[in-house]
Amino acid sequence: MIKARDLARQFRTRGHTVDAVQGVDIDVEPGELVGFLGPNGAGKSTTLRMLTTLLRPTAGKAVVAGCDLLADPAGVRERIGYVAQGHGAGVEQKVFQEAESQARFYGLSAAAARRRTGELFEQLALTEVANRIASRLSGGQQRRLDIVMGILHEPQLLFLDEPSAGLDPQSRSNLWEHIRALHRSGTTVFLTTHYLDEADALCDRILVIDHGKIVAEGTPDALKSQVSGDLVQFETDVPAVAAEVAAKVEGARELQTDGNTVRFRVPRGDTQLPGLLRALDHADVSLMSVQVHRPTLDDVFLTMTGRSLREESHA
Ligand SMILES: Nc1ncnc2c1ncn2[C@@H]1O[C@H](COP(=O)(O)OP(=O)(O)OP(=O)(O)O)[C@@H](O)[C@H]1O
Repeated sequence: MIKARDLARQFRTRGHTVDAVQGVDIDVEPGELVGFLGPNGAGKSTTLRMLTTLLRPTAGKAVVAGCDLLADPAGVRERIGYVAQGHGAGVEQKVFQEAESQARFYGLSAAAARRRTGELFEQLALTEVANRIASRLSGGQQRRLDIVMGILHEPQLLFLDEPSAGLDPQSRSNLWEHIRALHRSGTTVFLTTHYLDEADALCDRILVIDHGKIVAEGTPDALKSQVSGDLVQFETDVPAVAAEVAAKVEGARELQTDGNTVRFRVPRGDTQLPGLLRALDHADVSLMSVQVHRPTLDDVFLTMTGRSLREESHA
């Protein structure tokens, strides 16, 4: 659905050059939900604007929804939906009418525009607010309206730029449900985000971009397992004996004892825990508590770039 090679964009401002995107390769298969994750200024929007024909690449090429980005931008535009950051509409029009006119703009007949708008308002839970003007909608409702606007013409591929920026937690998880439903119905989705939990919760696959380059790629689980293994932590009255047992676990490393707490990393905590518990039992070690922590995508970002994404995204 997307095949981009060496896509790059420079900006020239006041005598100097900014390499916003420095030659990225992107492959997205039909039906995937792919997240494009990176801190502010990493190059996410610039890449998205190139893939949606809004910005001409300085170098590289891409085929998007079956059409060549440079040779057939109109073909790309017909086949994709694009929801930009924030809500663009400043019109004092009822939202249903606004969406209906947008559908007419995409070339639907009056009857088809009304039917399609009605269906999507139902699907994205906007029917109750159909007669309001956009500025009277809540943040979550506005984002859902933005999505309606982006999919009225039933695109095969939907681009979402920071879909949940600025929403409260409840509206975010509600929006995620709608994005999942679109994905289940067969739409390929490519979204940018600087929220790790969003990428983790929604995406089949994640591309991590930093300083205009892709620094990591994979399923959320694969990325996490590349990092440093799972952290196992338990509390016991006999930490010294327990630490000796832990040291014998296959692949155990970074073993630490802190008071009654023993901590170490193993490649796969979930499958290695039963054997560890049997070995502790055999050594007469009883435990007060056991915890296994999988690494987070923040750990991935930290390992890849040496910086925390979470800190940067709130800077
Ligand atoms: N029109 C422009 N002129 C000059 N520099 C630009 C322009 N647009 C973007 N840039 C620069 O290119 C780099 C990448 O910006 P981009 O907006 O793609 O990042 P982003 O990852 O989408 O960030 P955000 O999460 O803040 O939206 C930044 O350094 C930005 O300042």
